Amino acid sequence: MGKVYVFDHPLIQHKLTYIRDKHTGTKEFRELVEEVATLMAFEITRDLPLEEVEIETPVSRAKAKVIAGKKLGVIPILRAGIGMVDGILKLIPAAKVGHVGLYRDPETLKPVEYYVKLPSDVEERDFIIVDPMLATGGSAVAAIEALKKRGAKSIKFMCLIAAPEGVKAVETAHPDVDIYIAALDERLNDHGYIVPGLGDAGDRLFGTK
Ligand SMILES: O=P(O)(O)OC[C@H]1O[C@H](OP(=O)(O)OP(=O)(O)O)[C@H](O)[C@@H]1O
Ligand SMILES: O=c1cc[nH]c(=O)[nH]1
Ligand SMILES: [Mg+2]
Repeated sequence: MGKVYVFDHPLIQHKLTYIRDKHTGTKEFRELVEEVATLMAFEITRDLPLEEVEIETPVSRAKAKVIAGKKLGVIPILRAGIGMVDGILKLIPAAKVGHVGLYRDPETLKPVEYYVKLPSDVEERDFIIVDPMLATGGSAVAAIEALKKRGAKSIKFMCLIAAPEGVKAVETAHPDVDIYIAALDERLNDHGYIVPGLGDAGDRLFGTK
């Protein structure tokens, strides 16, 4: 079974409160989503392997650590996942970015795939799929499937807010995928929205509605 990590650092919780608040406008919402993504990227990269190099400081020669050329890929689920990408690239600028386009049919709540473009060396890369919301889990499960179908071997899933139903769906369909979330909410409502959640992440990020 994959592990579930809740990144409840005070800064993340604080920023998430303003992200949730319906009075927060598009500009601030977008900035906060990016900031939380940066903070989560800091935590999610904790296990990156290091290697030793030799450098010269102004005082002496020294052995020091650098990240050992790991190949990373960040995959936003369109549209709302895009809001998290720049925040992650601030910390890992060498990561390649792929895209998985999915929308959730409002009637059936099932994901509909409309676009997939991944880096060419899929099998060698460690991927982080990002999307602010994990609701029924249909979109996350489909995005992970889309990557696996194209050869991806190492996948993490990172979101801001998850419902228990979504976590369970990913755990069941993809037990090899660890899940990283900023907050685990109570439940889904009758329309498949997370309660209390933040509303429609894509609409709030891009000002559509
Ligand atoms: O876990 P699920 O029940 O599948 O719901 C979560 C999905 O719904 C939202 O996307 P949406 O379909 O609204 O598309 P958008 O990002 O283009 O607005 C959200 O960003 C997730 O991708
Ligand atoms: O609460 C939800 C559920 C799905 N998609 C969203 O944007 N918000
Ligand atoms: Mg949406």
